[in-house]
Amino acid sequence: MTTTKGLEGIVATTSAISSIIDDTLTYVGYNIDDLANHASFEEVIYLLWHQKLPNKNELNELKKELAENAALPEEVINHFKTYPIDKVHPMAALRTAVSLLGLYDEDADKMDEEANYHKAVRLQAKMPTIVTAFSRIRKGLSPIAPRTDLGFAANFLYMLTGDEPSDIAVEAFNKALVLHADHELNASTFTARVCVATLSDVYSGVTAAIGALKGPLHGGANEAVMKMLSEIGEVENAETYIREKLANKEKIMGFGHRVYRQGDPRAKHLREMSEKLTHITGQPKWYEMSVKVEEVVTSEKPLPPNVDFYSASVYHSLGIDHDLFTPIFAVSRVSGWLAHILEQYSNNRLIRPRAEYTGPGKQEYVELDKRS
Ligand SMILES: CC(=O)SCCNC(=O)CCNC(=O)[C@H](O)C(C)(C)COP(=O)(O)OP(=O)(O)OC[C@H]1O[C@@H](n2cnc3c(N)ncnc32)[C@H](O)[C@@H]1OP(=O)(O)O
Ligand SMILES: O=C([O-])CC(=O)C(=O)O
Repeated sequence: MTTTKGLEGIVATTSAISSIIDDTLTYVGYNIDDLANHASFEEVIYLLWHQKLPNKNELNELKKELAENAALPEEVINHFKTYPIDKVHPMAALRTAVSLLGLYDEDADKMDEEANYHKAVRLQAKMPTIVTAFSRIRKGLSPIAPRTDLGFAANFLYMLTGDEPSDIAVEAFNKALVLHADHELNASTFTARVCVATLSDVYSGVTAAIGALKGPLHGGANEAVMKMLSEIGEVENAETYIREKLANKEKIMGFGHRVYRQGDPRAKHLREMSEKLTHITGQPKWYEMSVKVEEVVTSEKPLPPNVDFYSASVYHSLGIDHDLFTPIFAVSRVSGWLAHILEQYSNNRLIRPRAEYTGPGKQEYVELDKRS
């Protein structure tokens, strides 16, 4: 048996959803640059779920379904109120809420294609409502009901604050959602596929995926980037801070990638947005500090920034609490998880690799009272 630590380079499935070839990312063949510059997040959801871009009617139908399904059962809202709220990370609350939602979906265990598609719509629609409701409840505020006249990106920002967001805020947030929607067989998507390949249900698959996204080597890196930038504090501190970390062999969050070698094609869009937004808010230091960190890291190691690096200063500039950054990643990535879950069901086989055993050889069992 040969083992490949971390399954690096192992091709574990076929998929028609997204591809990374020669550092180029496509969703169903559409280059991520074109989608980031032109598409709404709702178009991308449709693309990932149907493997084609929607026409106007199809898009309107999806938007209507998402709007109609956005409200949460009262039980989920009430559940939040029972948490030790100041100690609960919003990613843990999201993971629990998605699992809880499964209890209130009569079709949770129905496995036909139509039922699974409708569950996908319901979950996608409710993710922003969960994240924004939790964020408000922990501040002692009432959740804000979604508006049917706002798009997905605008609605998220509206439900968070109660104010209608500016055009630039909606543009930035929509772009971030488009860029985070899917990414081939990343750790959380693989987790979702492994889970549902046992023919477990959609809610279990998404709950498992949220757990995998939460870690700082994956989606959790965006919050960790903001923590690092806050610790650095001022642009002039960046160089010493980063050199010290590298000298101590510590990882710099938001850099490096398992698949990309020359760089993550999503990062440049977020870098541009970060520059624009930090100037609008009058806080260019977050962008300038990020650029300085990138300069120092890349002068030392061949480690370009990944999607998590500039998204931190983008979300910070939108006034979003830092511990909501990873839940926002999940609000977008659930579209990809759901696409992969539906694809896995459509051509399923249990996913069960092997482990190379490295423990002790044959041992004789010793009775409990004879053991030293
Ligand atoms: C949406 C996403 O999930 S994007 C990734 C988000 N995660 C992060 O930004 C966390 C920081 N980055 C990392 O930890 C890694 O680059 C990962 C997890 C993304 C990829 O990891 P792997 O492919 O397993 O690479 P691995 O961790 O083995 O690193 C290879 C080498 O590069 C170094 N390295 C990799 N990333 C970094 C980093 N961010 N900072 C410093 N050194 C790094 C490692 O220390 C290791 O060095 P060594 O060979 O001298 O021991
Ligand atoms: O693909 C990966 O390993 C991580 C990543 O960038 C993502 O999930 O967006």
